[in-house]
Amino acid sequence: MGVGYGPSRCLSWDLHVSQYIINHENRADNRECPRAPSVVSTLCLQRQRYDQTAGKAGRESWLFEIMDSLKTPLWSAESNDYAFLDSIFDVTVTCEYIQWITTITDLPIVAKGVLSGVDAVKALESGCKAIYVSSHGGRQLDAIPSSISVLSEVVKAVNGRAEVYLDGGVRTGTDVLKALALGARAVFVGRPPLYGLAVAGEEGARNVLTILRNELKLAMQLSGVTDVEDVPQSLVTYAARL
Ligand SMILES: Cc1cc2nc3c(=O)[nH]c(=O)nc-3n(C[C@H](O)[C@H](O)[C@H](O)COP(=O)(O)O)c2cc1C
Repeated sequence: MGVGYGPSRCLSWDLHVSQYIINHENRADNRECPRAPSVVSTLCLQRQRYDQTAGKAGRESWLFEIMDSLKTPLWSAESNDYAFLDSIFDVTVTCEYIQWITTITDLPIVAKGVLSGVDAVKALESGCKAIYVSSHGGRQLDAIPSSISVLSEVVKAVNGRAEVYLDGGVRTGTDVLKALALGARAVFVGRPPLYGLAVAGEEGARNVLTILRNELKLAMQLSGVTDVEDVPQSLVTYAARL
């Protein structure tokens, strides 16, 4: 789960749910993230039940069951593996899953983990309402591009049809400003507030966010930017590649 910065109004429970549901990058061998595979498995297990349940009430109860499943991962802490999960479902979430999910909920679906313009377009065509550029903090697969390096490509491919968000390696207010300049509607952070939490609990997490907000404000003042909704792309320049 990330914490959002920027003018987007989509930083809500909806996004939180969507983020965990549409998580095509999560793999069963990521031992640090047991919750997301449990959601995927719940999708499969609940799908059949949903099919037998008609109407909006059925859809809503299905989603709440998914939320509940976040608290009880189908992952064995004792054996530290996903053998059980592997045996009962396919963890690959495809564009077809996105299309299917759009038929059972009115909630906006956000595709998280998008790292190319091509995938962004596929996600939009599958019914996603926003694109979340992320490498999941670079914690899953090495040899992938950083999220900031592909942001422009994704924004260009999306071409104004949806909001684009970004996370991954955002550590300073200038990082936030750069992402907004390159077209992100909102910027998220993952580990920084967790580190603050580890050091000083809720106060520590709040402090990290306050530091980021103050740094963003200062960076805007020193750059002559008065509105987070109007950050010029020209703020970002690229060093010549040798
Ligand atoms: C402990 C931990 C668990 C995470 N679990 C998930 C997850 O289940 N699903 C997901 O999409 N991203 C997950 N992430 C990635 C974050 O949502 C986010 O994309 C990433 O942390 C942002 O990068 P940053 O930590 O550099 O700010 C996790 C990150 C951490 C640190």
